[in-house]
Amino acid sequence: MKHEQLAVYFIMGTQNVKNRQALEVLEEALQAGVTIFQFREKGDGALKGPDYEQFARECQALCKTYQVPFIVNDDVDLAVALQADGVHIGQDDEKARKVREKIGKGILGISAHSLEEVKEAVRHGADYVGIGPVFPTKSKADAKSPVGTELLEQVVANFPDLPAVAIGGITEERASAVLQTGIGGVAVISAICESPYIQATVKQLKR
Ligand SMILES: Cc1ncc(COP(=O)(O)OP(=O)(O)O)c(N)n1
Ligand SMILES: Cc1nc(C(=O)O)sc1CCOP(=O)(O)O
Ligand SMILES: [Mg+2]
Repeated sequence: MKHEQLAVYFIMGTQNVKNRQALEVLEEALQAGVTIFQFREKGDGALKGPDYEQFARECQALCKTYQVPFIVNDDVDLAVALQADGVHIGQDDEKARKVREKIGKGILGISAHSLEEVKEAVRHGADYVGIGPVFPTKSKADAKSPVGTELLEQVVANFPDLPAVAIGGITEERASAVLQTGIGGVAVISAICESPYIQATVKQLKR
């Protein structure tokens, strides 16, 4: 995959959206120019069963309209059933080798919290890595301790050709410091889901 595809990585589930329709938020983000989307319906208040799959299909259809890759978080079987563009897995999810067997040439994203985990992700054929949390986050109950921007600099220095995105607590204000490390892009939930001006927020996250 190309580094530019990770410029603004939007992650969302209905549990992240208050007082609005989640699909409306996604469409506004797509119009504003997010470059990749991850379906992450997870945690308190998340949809289950047929509603879960239906919502995934609706998100996928919107992404298709805007020609933005549709990535599924954790649920490899759903990704295969929907022929999603890819899957994102973490260190505690299904093993990368098995996931690769199931998704073939699809995009495989792997979370990493250290240089060692990045190295392992590369060994397992990751198309990109998600590095974080860079800052404290309220959007993931079991997030690890913040790694800071130093790890981003180390990833860029040691793996210059690897597409990599920073995640965790990234706001409009913090985006430029994150991007100054040379990392490929920023992945966000709350910065977009809670923004009253999604267009302006996405513009700011791209700087
Ligand atoms: C782009 C990106 N990076 C990291 C993560 C976190 O994945 P994981 O550690 O598996 O945690 P959950 O998101 O599954 O709770 C991500 N989802 N996306
Ligand atoms: C889904 C996720 N993964 C993380 C990691 O560190 O791996 S942090 C995180 C939540 C990101 O949400 P927000 O932009 O609202 O902080
Ligand atoms: Mg996961």
